[in-house]
Amino acid sequence: MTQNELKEAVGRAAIAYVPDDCIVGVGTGSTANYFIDALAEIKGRIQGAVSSSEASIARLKKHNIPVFDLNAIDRLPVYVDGADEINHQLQMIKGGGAALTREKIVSAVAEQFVCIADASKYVGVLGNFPLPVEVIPMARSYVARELVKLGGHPAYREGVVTDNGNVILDVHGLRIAEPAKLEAEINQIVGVVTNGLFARRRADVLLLGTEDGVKTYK
Ligand SMILES: O=C(CO)[C@H](O)[C@H](O)COP(=O)(O)O
Repeated sequence: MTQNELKEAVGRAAIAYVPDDCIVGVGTGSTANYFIDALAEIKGRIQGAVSSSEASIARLKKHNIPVFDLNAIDRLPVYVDGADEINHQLQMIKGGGAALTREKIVSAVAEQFVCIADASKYVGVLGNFPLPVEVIPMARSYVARELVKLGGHPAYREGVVTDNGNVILDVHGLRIAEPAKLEAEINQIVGVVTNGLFARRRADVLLLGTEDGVKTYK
């Protein structure tokens, strides 16, 4: 199977986690896009969605799925999103699509985080994928110097502005033995909005697309 077929399979499998008559949290990226397309097929049994990016909002609207403001809802039973890497404790690196801050906000509200990923994303130790950090633009150089002190090699993601008007530094060279500790440390740097480690708010369920079918990890 191709990587896209594996992504489509997990996007479809996540529909089983969507309760009737609910508002669904929807993430960002190519795997989340497959989920949105599958959600369109059952849109009659949900109220609508909240999303972590303008790109996903546009896709939801194209399918005529009602999109809600996160501040206008009082409950979010489930959030479905992809990941750039996920370890065996279901901690993740996210933000390859630059949507990490809104992803963290929406997933914080959600009662259950269902991660959908193809098998290439499942790793023993996080850090092969460069860790995205969203930064207030005027703090970019300062934050980069602080990230070097933590042992990383930050690279400015040229030309990318987040939905929040900020920039992204991708931190290479980190082998992340203690994800929750590093998540907190990076978030303490002045000028950092947030980083792409989802260690405290990890996934509750992983649907992993493999050659042997969709595997579920909890
Ligand atoms: O965190 C993300 C976007 O900010 C995505 O979930 C992550 O980049 C995975 O993307 P894809 O499903 O396209 O492989």
